[in-house]
Amino acid sequence: MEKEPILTVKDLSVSFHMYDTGLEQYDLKVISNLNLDVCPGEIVAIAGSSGSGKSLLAHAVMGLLPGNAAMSGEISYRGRVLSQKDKEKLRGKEMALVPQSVAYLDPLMKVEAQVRGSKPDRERIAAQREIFKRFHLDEKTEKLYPFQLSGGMARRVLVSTAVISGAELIIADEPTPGLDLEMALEALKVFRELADEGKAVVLITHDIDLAFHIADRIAVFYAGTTVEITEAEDFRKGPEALRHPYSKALWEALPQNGFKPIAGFQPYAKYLPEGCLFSPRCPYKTKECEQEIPMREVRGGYVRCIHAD
Ligand SMILES: Nc1ncnc2c1ncn2[C@@H]1O[C@H](COP(=O)(O)OP(=O)(O)OP(=O)(O)O)[C@@H](O)[C@H]1O
Ligand code: NI
Repeated sequence: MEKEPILTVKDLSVSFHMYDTGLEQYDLKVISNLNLDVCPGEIVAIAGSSGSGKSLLAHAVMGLLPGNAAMSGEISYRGRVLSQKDKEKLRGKEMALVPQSVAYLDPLMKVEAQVRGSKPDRERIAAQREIFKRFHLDEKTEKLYPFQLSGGMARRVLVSTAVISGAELIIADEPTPGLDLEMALEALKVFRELADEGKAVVLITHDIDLAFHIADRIAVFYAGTTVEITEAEDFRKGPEALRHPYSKALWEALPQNGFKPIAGFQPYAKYLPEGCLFSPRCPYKTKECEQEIPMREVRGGYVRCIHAD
């Protein structure tokens, strides 16, 4: 039997209403036609360079987009389309975010109150102490305020908060920067265990190497959309198993594969090319690439490229 996804994102677009110099206004489309689902028991890693829309997707799911953002498309939790109110209700309970910035910690609240939430029971306190031990945070940490934490400690506190929330869907937005290797690996181990317990984990990272060692599937983002969604296995195998020229280029750019950089830049949202967003950098570009390119199935994965086979 097919598992029902915990999270389903359908045709998501996000744009910002912007003011130019003078009175000119325009809409900046930063996420376009994005589809993604995450099932119980799996880690889906989202990989893509800076500005590709990874954090905005997380914020759209959690109902945390800023006021000048407009969203279209559907975000469903266990098959039910969520309204902004639903997201606020589920956030921190059914679905939890490990935010990208440690600035999300409330500066006026002691660590214990942030991590445990209001009115914690004994079980939750025990779970918090257990996870702190795993993250080498000693007992005194509970009584500290965020400004008394180092960057790495604050990061471990944020990961702990999501872990003990009991949420069924966890989105971790770059959870490892500032952690030493041992703690980074511990954090990833914790996410793996959550998935193995039947939760759905989205792991956002620009580190493709890290992504394919821990994840079950990988969604590659480029300029605000998915260009490939594939089993992590394909990234371990290499470029022949991958489908999109950008995924192949990411693989080639890994240090262990010779660090071959790819020429050009990801386009800025205000100046997106027609059709395929990768086409200005693509060696296979043809006239047909100027049309809108849908995701399609190729060799068991999904790719947004008409030339992939
Ligand atoms: N409040 C905002 N107003 C206007 N544009 C925004 C706003 N927030 C984000 N953007 C733009 O949306 C795009 C996607 O941003 P996002 O933060 O999702 O990228 P990201 O993939 O998470 O990058 P990083 O790896 O650097 O965290 C970027 O081009 C960014 O400049
Ligand atoms: Ni981000």
